[in-house]
Amino acid sequence: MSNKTFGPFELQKAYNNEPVPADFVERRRISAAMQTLAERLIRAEGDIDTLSGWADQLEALVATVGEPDRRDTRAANRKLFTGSATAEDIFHMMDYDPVGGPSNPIAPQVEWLQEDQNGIEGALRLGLQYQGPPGRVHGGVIAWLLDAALSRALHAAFRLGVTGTLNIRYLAATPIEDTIHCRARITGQEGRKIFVEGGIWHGDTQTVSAEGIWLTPKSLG
Ligand SMILES: CCCCCCCCCCCCCC(=O)SCCNC(=O)CCNC(=O)[C@H](O)C(C)(C)COP(=O)(O)OP(=O)(O)OC[C@H]1O[C@@H](n2cnc3c(N)ncnc32)[C@H](O)[C@@H]1OP(=O)(O)O
Repeated sequence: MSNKTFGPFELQKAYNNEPVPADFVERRRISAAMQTLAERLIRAEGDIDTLSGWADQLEALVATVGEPDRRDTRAANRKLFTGSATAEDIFHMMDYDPVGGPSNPIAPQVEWLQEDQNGIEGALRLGLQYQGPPGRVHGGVIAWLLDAALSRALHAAFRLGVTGTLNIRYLAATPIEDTIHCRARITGQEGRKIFVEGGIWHGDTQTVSAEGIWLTPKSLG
């Protein structure tokens, strides 16, 4: 791991270009296995002995893991703003993102196809564990995804902010178990208020539209 340090506007570049730390290789493996398990086990058919056997094995793993100490990333966040965050700090901030974070077992995995000042685009496929109505993605999961996608458009344009308002219009069914795309871009700014819009597409069909206002914190605005 190098001694290089990074500030807020180098975050994404450092995350994309620095080598993945050895522990994160393993954290990503754990997360990928948990995601696969969640997808395979939901609604899985099985006789009582099979289900009981799986439950025993998983409970044994939970007992083995125990309650490990956890890293508090607030200090790393402060380091980022003073330009002194290390690559390791950055992986600790980014790899657990609840949308797309490869070390977060509940995060839908996203392939980011575009991330620049003009906007972002991601491709993903949501499994049965994200289903609402049969065959369709749950509306709350869509809101979760779009909050992250619209936030990412902000970060890709080197702006900082928290979600103030997010309006979502569900236009058509968003299918599970098929590739969908999320897109977002900044449309304007008034002082600390940043206006962002985006949506979800299945092929050429837009299934969801979203628009919202992000607020740059007073301390940074
Ligand atoms: C680079 C770093 C990266 C870090 C690692 C990556 C992490 C990734 C993280 C991913 C994160 C994913 C994203 C997440 O999950 S972010 C988490 C979810 N969001 C929150 O928790 C936000 C909670 N709310 C607040 O903190 C405050 O209410 C905020 C900060 C929003 C406003 O409180 P503040 O005291 O600042 O506001 P003000 O009273 O001075 O008003 C100022 C102006 O704003 C207008 N206004 C006010 N409220 C709202 C509103 N809700 N919508 C629209 N407009 C609003 C207001 O009318 C006024 O306008 P005007 O009258 O001047 O025209």
